[in-house]
Amino acid sequence: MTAAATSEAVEPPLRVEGLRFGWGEGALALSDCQLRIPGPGLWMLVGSNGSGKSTLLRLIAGLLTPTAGTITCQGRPALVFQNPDHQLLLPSCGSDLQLGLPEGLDDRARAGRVASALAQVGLAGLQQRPIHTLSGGQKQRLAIAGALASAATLLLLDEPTALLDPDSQKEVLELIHRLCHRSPSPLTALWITHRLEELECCDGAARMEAGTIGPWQSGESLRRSLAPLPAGGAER
Ligand SMILES: Nc1ncnc2c1ncn2[C@@H]1O[C@H](COP(=O)(O)OP(=O)(O)OP(=O)(O)O)[C@@H](O)[C@H]1O
Repeated sequence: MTAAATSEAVEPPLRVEGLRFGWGEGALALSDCQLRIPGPGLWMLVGSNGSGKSTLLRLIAGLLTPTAGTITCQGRPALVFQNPDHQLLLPSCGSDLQLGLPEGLDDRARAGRVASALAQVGLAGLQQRPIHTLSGGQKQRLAIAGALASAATLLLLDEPTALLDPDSQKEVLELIHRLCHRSPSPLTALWITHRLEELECCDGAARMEAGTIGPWQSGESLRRSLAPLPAGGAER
């Protein structure tokens, strides 16, 4: 078998084919939506308000059921919301992470997994810390730790930095980038953003409009195509 044939045989982390979904009576949010993430890394989606990005992530996460089409994930997906207060449910960091652990682990393995997830996001030792005492950026990193503790390999991030200050935004972006390029077992992340500067950190970016996703391109070229022209630029 040739190298090309071998790489084609490897299943991609995510394959979405012919996906269709509508909210109630209105127009379809997604109609024949296709997406293939070719390998681990940080992949970004941009698009206008209402173009279907959040609906797509909820379908991939299994929170919604498509009316047609297929979603094939290698490994477990986990959603990270724009506002971590919408997904952190228990009073302390450790108890919240315990909620999402895989079944069948003994107490020691559970504690080890929680400690490791906290350490990976820069919150080592904060098991007992009340969640309400964390900063917004720390809460978002705790939500990411929840995904890690649950053994997710596909992170679905819905504008995870939209509510963060510039320093916390950078920390979260660098954290996800690191997790997606670690060796061994790099993760795959599908990251929705309206912050065009974030496109420079991704491995590929695509534009979603009216429920349909365009081809992958470099983050830089998509950013250039979306950035407004400088004043007088049209005449130059
Ligand atoms: N819970 C809901 N009930 C009814 N319609 C919804 C619901 N959530 C989304 N929609 C509709 O589905 C369509 C796609 O919305 P969606 O939130 O997926 O877009 P989006 O690209 O994520 O937008 P944004 O960038 O503003 O977050 C829109 O027409 C929206 O009004």
